[in-house]
Amino acid sequence: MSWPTITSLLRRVFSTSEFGLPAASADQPVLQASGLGVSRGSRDILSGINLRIHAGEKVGLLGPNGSGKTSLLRVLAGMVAPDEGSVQLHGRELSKLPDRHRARLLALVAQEEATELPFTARDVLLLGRTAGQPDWHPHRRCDHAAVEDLAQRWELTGLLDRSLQEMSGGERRRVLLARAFAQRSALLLLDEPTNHLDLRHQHQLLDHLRASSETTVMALHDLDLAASYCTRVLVLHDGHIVADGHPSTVLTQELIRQVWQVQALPVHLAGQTRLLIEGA
Ligand SMILES: Nc1ncnc2c1ncn2[C@@H]1O[C@H](COP(=O)(O)OP(=O)(O)OP(=O)(O)O)[C@@H](O)[C@H]1O
Repeated sequence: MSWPTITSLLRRVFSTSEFGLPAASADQPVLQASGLGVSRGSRDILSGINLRIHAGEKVGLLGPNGSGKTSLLRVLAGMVAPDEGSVQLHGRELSKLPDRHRARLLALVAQEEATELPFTARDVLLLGRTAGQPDWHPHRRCDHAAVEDLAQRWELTGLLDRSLQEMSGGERRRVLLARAFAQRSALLLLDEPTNHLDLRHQHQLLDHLRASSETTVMALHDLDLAASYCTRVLVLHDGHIVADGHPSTVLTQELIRQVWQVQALPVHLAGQTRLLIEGA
């Protein structure tokens, strides 16, 4: 496969930016899903999903293994067409947006990304900067400068010229997350972004997201992190949304026992409800 073909494919996969972002009215959701359903064989893996995500929300997508978090993120990103229902991005039908346009509006960081290609961190961040641009779009001086800034912010400077194949899981994850920020997308869809990250990098990432203006939907397994950093949580169970709201009202002992079959102890700390998980 030629280099232009590979970069073209990667730009579509690593979809996004501020270019062409429609002016949203105050009450128009950034992202809206209506009646979403996804089936595989005879199984419904998502069913009756309705949601409206507004600008700036930090939404935690929670649920046990197999509850449908990745499937929902993939549908919301336009990577998979739903069998039922539709998704609207800034009021426009997602399925009708050209790939390149979609790539300017949202960034998806998948749970596992293929890293067989010998890309360096610098290549990946530069691809993020030019996502949604024509394939012949040259990298400008400002793109290179932005990559250096991102590398500094995400502590990747020493890794910039190393191949992703030669990195640890956490280092690679940080490069892929930094790529999403390189895209300057107004909507971030992150599948288990804290996966592989050590504690400091987990909090650094979530602190940054909390302070940023980007609308964020992220699948998380750690309920306490969700309670600390999300403005809203959606709980999926067997492909259905079973709860939606502020973490302090949604993440009750009763709901956690029903959905995850573990005991949780809510602790009130500095005006926040935190969760100690006591075990099954
Ligand atoms: N391509 C597929 N074919 C058949 N079943 C699938 C396919 N993809 C996902 N599933 C099933 O759909 C259900 C939801 O999977 P999904 O990956 O969305 O769950 P998840 O909540 O992200 O899980 P995890 O927390 O383990 O990452 C699971 O039961 C899974 O086995």
